[in-house]
Amino acid sequence: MTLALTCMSHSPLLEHGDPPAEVVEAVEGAFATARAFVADYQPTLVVSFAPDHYNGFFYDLMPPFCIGYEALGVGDYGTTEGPLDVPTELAERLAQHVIDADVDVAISRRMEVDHGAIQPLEILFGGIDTVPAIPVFVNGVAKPFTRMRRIRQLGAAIGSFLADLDERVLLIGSGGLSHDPPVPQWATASEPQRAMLLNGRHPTAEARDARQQRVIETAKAFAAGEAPIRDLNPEWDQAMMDAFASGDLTALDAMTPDQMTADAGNSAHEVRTWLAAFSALSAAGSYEVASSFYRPIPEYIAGFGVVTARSM
Ligand SMILES: O=C(O)CCc1cccc(O)c1O
Ligand SMILES: [Fe+2]
Repeated sequence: MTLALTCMSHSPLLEHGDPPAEVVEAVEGAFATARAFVADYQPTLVVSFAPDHYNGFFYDLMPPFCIGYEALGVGDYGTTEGPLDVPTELAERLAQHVIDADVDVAISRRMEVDHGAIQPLEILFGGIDTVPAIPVFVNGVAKPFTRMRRIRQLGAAIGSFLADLDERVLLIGSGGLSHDPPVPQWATASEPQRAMLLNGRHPTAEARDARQQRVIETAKAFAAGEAPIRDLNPEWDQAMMDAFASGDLTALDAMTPDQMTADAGNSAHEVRTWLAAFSALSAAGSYEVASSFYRPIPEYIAGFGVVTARSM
């Protein structure tokens, strides 16, 4: 069975930012190319690798990765709230297959997912339950981080299961690339921020709005060159996209979490979702990139990439 892939950055500033019109046009063009790729492939199943930003996973229990048997969008930044169409029995079989491959994945019978998982479904399908989808959380914001080797092994285990299905599977990777949005870090967080990192599930509307406003204001300041966050790193981003396109994913094993943070920002670890998706794709054999878009977009606080690929 062949597999197909779409990896794309996400950003709530897509709806809440105000970049130059030609930037919006370029990104919309990349999304349209990805939508056409997906429509042509007509997936019967989606496996979505996405991070969370302390909306579904908190420091009371933070797994490196987690397969959802059921999942709900939390509706942050005005994204679609409500259930995904998760094929639970298939997700259970997938989780057992991954554990049998010695990758100790967590599971959730009620995974809560945020814009990181929801935006790609909205952009590619126009809704979050139009195609059966198995969500796979991959931690991209909360230390400690696994080595990239482990993410590659997770993707390979998932891909080896999917490649044997009589389904047209679309793999989605969501996030990155280089970026450093104001997601609190435990080490430097204030007491109220630590309370959110630990127990922030289901915040009040006021608390959620205050947090979202802080991100929106930071994006405006960042675009004006005045925000105290790490700059985007287009060279790092291009090197990552080249590595994914090359098919030699083991080359990324040498990356260390601390160096990734130093080179590309605290949220650059979202690129792990791309690695997991490409590793799953490679489990079905060699692949080729069909389209590739990249642009550093401070207004979105993201080195912004959109890539499609499919098994050969
Ligand atoms: O809500 C948050 O804390 C972060 C929002 C956010 C902003 C820019 C790029 C991202 O990837 C992202 O997730
Ligand atoms: Fe993100």
